[in-house]
Amino acid sequence: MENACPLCNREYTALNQHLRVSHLVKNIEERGKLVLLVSRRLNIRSEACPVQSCDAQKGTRLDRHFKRSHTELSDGAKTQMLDNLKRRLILGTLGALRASNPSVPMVSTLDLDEAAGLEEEKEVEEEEGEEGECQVTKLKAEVAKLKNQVRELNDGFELSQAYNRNLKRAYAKLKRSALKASKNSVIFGTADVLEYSLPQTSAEDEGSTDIPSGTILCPPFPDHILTLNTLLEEYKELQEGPHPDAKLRNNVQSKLHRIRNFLGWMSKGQSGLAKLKFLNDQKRLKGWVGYLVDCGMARTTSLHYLKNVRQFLVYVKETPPKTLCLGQKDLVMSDRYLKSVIKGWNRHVVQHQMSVKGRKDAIMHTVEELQKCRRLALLAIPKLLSKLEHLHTNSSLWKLQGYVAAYLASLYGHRLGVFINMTDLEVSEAVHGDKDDYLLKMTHHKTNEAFGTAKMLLNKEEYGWLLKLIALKTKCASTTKLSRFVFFNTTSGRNRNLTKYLQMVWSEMHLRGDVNFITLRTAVATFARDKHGEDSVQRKSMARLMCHDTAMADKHYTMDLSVEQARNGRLLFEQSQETTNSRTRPQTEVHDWLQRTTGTDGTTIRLTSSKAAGHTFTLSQQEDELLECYFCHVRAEATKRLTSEQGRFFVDCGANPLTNLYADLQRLRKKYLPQVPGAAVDETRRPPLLRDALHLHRTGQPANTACIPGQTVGQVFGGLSCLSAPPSKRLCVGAGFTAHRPLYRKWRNVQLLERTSYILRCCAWMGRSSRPANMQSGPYPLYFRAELAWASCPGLWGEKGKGVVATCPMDKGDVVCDYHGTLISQAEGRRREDSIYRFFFQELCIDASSRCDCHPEVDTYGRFLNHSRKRPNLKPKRFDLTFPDGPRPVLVFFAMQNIKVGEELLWDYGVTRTSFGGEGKDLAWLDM
Ligand SMILES: C[S@@+](CC[C@H](N)C(=O)[O-])C[C@H]1O[C@@H](n2cnc3c(N)ncnc32)[C@H](O)[C@@H]1O
Repeated sequence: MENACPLCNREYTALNQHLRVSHLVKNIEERGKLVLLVSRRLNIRSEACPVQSCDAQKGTRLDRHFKRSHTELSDGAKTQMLDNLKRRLILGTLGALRASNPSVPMVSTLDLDEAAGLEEEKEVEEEEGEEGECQVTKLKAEVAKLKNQVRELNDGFELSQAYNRNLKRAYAKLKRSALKASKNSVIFGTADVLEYSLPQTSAEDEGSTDIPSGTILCPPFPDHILTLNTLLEEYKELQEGPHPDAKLRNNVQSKLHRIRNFLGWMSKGQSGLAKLKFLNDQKRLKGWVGYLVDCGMARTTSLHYLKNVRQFLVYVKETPPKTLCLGQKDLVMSDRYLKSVIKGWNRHVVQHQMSVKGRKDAIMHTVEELQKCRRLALLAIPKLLSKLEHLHTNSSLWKLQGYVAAYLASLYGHRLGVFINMTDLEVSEAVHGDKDDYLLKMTHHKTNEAFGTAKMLLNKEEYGWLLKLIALKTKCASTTKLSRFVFFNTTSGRNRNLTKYLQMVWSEMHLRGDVNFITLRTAVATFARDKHGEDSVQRKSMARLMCHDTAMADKHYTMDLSVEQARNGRLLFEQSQETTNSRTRPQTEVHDWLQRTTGTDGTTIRLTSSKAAGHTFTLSQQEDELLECYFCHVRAEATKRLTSEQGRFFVDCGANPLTNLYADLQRLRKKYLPQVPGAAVDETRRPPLLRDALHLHRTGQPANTACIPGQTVGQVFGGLSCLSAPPSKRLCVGAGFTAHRPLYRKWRNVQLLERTSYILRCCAWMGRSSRPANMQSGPYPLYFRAELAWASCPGLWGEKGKGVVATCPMDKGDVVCDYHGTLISQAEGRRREDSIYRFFFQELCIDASSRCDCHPEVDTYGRFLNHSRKRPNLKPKRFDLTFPDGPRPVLVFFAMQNIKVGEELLWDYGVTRTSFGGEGKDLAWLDM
């Protein structure tokens, strides 16, 4: 046996490792010499000739001498003699090593045995002379027999060692779960744990259910089979590739562990293991699968076992070892069986994952919690920083780090690694933006291979925290060497306990639930997906910042939906079954436009009208500019002359809503915007009117040819619908409409609407040009006279709540609207419940707490006007008007100055903080 171990005589490829692990040969020199004993790679050129009668001198080239001089010897005899010489020399060095009394004790005794053998031989030779030769042969046979026995005993010993190892592992695992159970106050007798013994693994009771949950105890892997060892070694190399990192090595290690378990199970009690025939034992294979179920292992884990084993079998099939005695067909059978089991188990795993997600969702942080976390951290961090500047305590330092990490993680959802590996250098190398913000790029984190650096954009204050934190290091360090990490500990390293400090401040803020960086990350990623949609550009750009693999997250979790997602889904179903009746199409409202959010990747509009609530769509920067231009110039002009509008964003010149926004938007995109995102726009492709509108929008100056005021949306954008003159067939087709007739019908409808609108306009009050006195002549009760939109977006005005913005330009002196409500006496007003919507004037009061009886379907604007003492642009004035049911006082708001589209309308409530004996002394906004 070429590679046979000199101690146990078994074959091994990794002999060195075998000597260390199985024979516990710890002395490196000893191991080296034992390996040499097998390889025989020893230089003997300068040794004396081993042939007894030869008188060749030491120092001559022994190899040449042997070849040339000893022609009386056969080649075999020569090799044998040289081998013996090498062996003797190596054993001699082993003896010398022993004599040097090495600090790591030696295990082998080959040199001693050899010496004893020689001694005996000598004695025998001396005592028995020539007759003794036959006796020596007998003894040799005896020695060989004994060696065989030793080998068998060794086998047994190794098997029980492997059993022992498995037992130890199982015992430790049980002990851990017992400890966990006792922590959870579940009564769990230790006897139950300790009395557990190895399961019987005979063929009959494979699949025994006595095994404790989650424990896998397979018969040991047949360590002594060279083929199996080599096979696994090669498989390992293949899996690890040329440059494995620690994580990959670990993964491969786990895979091999599972495969070894499997091979142990399959090979137990079988013979001819090197031929791998046991892999074809279908009964055993089924027993093993059953065993995975019965040992109570988690489905996901057992799926790993199945997949790893299947992959290994494929490997064996494709690159069979020389000794393999199995046909391809046999391996295909096993593979098919495993494939079908995996398929079935996948179903369980998906269900399991969904239930895990359900549980996670139930305890997931809410948006409000994340907001509260940042609000409170914002207050706590400056306090802690100034405290630490004066007096250093570790507890304040940890708290500070906890708050900073909580603040940043609740915003960006970065992993723990991003924070604890963030270095001073990375902070100092942050890119300074022109808005006084800083872009930080962190290199060392878990997914840097796939995503590159993890990024955070911080404002000046947040960036200042990090700088101050770094500056604190000199005060806090207990060693002279300073840590290079921003979240440092006191011994020049990184703060590995950051999660603990995050949890500490979390509970200090009285926030709900268990927190760690992953729970925050999950929450942030989920909100991003829910708010912007699964495939949205916004979500993708957020994921890039936080280095989040959305594909992986979706792969696991898209199967389950939140109520919100299901609602959106339902909407799609409903929409897909709608008729083409334009009334049922989603509408874009003016306040949707006002509340659009703009990010680096474009503008998102979220529709709020009941038909389309929650529906979002994204515009490019160019589209945003076009529509803003439309909003400020085209729409504003078109609606200025009208008495009311429905808050629709897209209207024609008669303020009649255009309802086919989606289709029109698509056509616009196709026709006037570059197909390749980011490419330059060919201005010449745009219709002249649109060019003029854009010119006006960009420069504030009308183009020479500009005739924007009074143009319809259709005319400006070229070939859209609802023109006030029937479009030509060429224009229709050019704009992407295939049929001419429907548009013509549409045009006729518009004419009808125009007529109605004209009649109403003539009878009613004409907003801008009217005088308040004209109001009384109109057949319609007064409610609002300017084109306004209110927005309920808290982000728009912060604490103010709702407010009103101008959606058409107004001139100084224009009537804007009235304060519409129920007129009551001042005394009655005071008696009524407290409400912020009461307007007291002289002896009267208008109560606008709820919608009025005359217009129950609309929110009139007067009551939503906010206060400004320093920069009001409206002023209320009382008029006594005569209505059909008699005279009545009315409060009318006038524009105090020219007002642009998009400006908030404000009036001075006439109250300061000191009014009414200082009742409003805490309301800072009263003086603003
Ligand atoms: C007539 S309401 C105005 C509409 C109100 N913002 C809403 O959402 O219903 C008056 C109330 O609005 C709030 N408010 C008005 N002007 C404000 C301002 N400049 N800053 C903060 N809050 C304001 C105050 O709470 C006030 O009592």
